[in-house]
Amino acid sequence: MTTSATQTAASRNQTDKEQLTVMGAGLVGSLLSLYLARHGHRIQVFERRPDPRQAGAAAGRSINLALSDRGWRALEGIGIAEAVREVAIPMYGRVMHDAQGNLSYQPYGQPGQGIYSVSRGGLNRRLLDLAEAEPNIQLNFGQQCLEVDLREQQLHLRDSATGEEKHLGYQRLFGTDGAFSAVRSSMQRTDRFDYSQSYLEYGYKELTIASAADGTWQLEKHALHIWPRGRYMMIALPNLDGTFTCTLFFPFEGDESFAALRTPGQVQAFFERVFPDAVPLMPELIDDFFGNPTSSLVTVKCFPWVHEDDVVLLGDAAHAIVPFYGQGMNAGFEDCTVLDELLNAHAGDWGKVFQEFQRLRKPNADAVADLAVYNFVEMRDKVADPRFLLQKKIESKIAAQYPDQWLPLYSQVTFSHRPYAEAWANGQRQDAIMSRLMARIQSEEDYDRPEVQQLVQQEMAQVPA
Ligand SMILES: NC(=O)C1=CN([C@@H]2O[C@H](COP(=O)(O)OP(=O)(O)OC[C@H]3O[C@@H](n4cnc5c(N)ncnc54)[C@H](OP(=O)(O)O)[C@@H]3O)[C@@H](O)[C@H]2O)C=CC1
Ligand SMILES: Nc1ccccc1C(=O)C[C@H](N)C(=O)O
Repeated sequence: MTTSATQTAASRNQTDKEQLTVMGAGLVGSLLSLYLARHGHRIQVFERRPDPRQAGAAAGRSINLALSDRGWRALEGIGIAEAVREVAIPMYGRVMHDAQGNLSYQPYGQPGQGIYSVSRGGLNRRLLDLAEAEPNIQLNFGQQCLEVDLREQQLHLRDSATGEEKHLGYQRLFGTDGAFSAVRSSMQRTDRFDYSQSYLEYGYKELTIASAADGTWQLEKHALHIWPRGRYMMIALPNLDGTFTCTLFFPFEGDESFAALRTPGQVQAFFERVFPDAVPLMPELIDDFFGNPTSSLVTVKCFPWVHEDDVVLLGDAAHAIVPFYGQGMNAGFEDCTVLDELLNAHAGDWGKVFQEFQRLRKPNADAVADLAVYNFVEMRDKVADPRFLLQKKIESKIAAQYPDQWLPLYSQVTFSHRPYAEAWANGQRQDAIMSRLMARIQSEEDYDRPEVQQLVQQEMAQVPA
């Protein structure tokens, strides 16, 4: 580095308050801009879509979000948790629907603990309202980033309405432009940038369960509904208006697949056969099925997330995961919490903040990517197995008996702030213990048998507090 370049970098680092650029005003970008503004910076936000508060959301591509503790903490940090809670519906467990319409139930955690169904669009609009009210934040909609010139620190932008293109300098750039990030694409062309993307052989389609005539819910409101069918599944999350947003996760190809369901008759017959209790609640089934897009499911991993001390990736741009744990947004929001803590600890030293950020977050992003795939198998298949439900009951007995040593994996991920990588490693150790115990257990009562209790004690003697 030349002397003048060194001086520029040093003086930049000493400049506490600067103009920052956030690319992408999705959930993470809009929350992040609020956090950055709290540190006294001026923020320019660019977003390729028109303002969603005026344009209305794209239909048919919005799996309801499930807010859990990590997401709540990030919202508490900017003082809007209570307002969001008013429009969120707690779901205290899973209700499984078998092919005969019989129901079973599995609680998520302790009584009163739940995950919260919220509309993605509604939450995004609320965050944008807050951002707009901050004098330090300037929102620019309809501005697509085509490319980032990392060397010259310039953005190449296109106005989505007029097609006009322009170049704009930046000092510090935060890439929150989602799974197909343009900021990341530019970083991909730098030396030693690792990148992988992998698609599941499954797609998803949004469908709807109607409300009752009086606007109430036709299924249990405070639950996440699952129709587990082995290789595939449908889920439903409650909305405030009495409807449920359903998502069918289904193979693209094969005998039972999107490719095989080509006519309204085929769709109707298939749903009546495999989801018989849901069909009468889905008067729009055929219109939804053929009107809504089939979307794909991608995992993106990359590293580094940082370019020198002037660009950093967060949220899906850094770590896009499949949706099955309901943790994508929670993980992206936790990125904001962690960055905020680092800005408090190392104000002004952007190089340190960015390096620490990727060092702390990358292992956790990799872990939550694995957890998300793991939960797909659990939801579509295992929850239909009575042995699995028995195992969950036994596990909650262990957790009650050894509260300092045992927290079920689901609770570590959902109801704690334990780093995802630690939760995942712990969960795998606990899984191995559960398999050994379950080999001796046939019913809930077996847990209290002296020989089983002895085994539990032996196992727990090896588990650290
Ligand atoms: N429930 C759901 O269906 C979805 C949920 N999510 C949740 O949100 C979480 C995190 O989201 P987040 O990281 O904010 O990502 P998002 O995809 O929500 O937001 C990124 C934003 O940046 C925009 N953008 C993309 N490319 C460009 C570009 N070249 N120039 C300017 N703007 C651009 C996107 O527009 P565009 O959308 O047009 O690409 C989008 O508005 C996910 O992990 C997931 O949990 C995210 C997507 C869907
Ligand atoms: N929001 C989602 C979207 C798609 C698929 C799953 C979810 C979940 O939240 C799953 C929940 N955590 C569960 O384990 O039952």
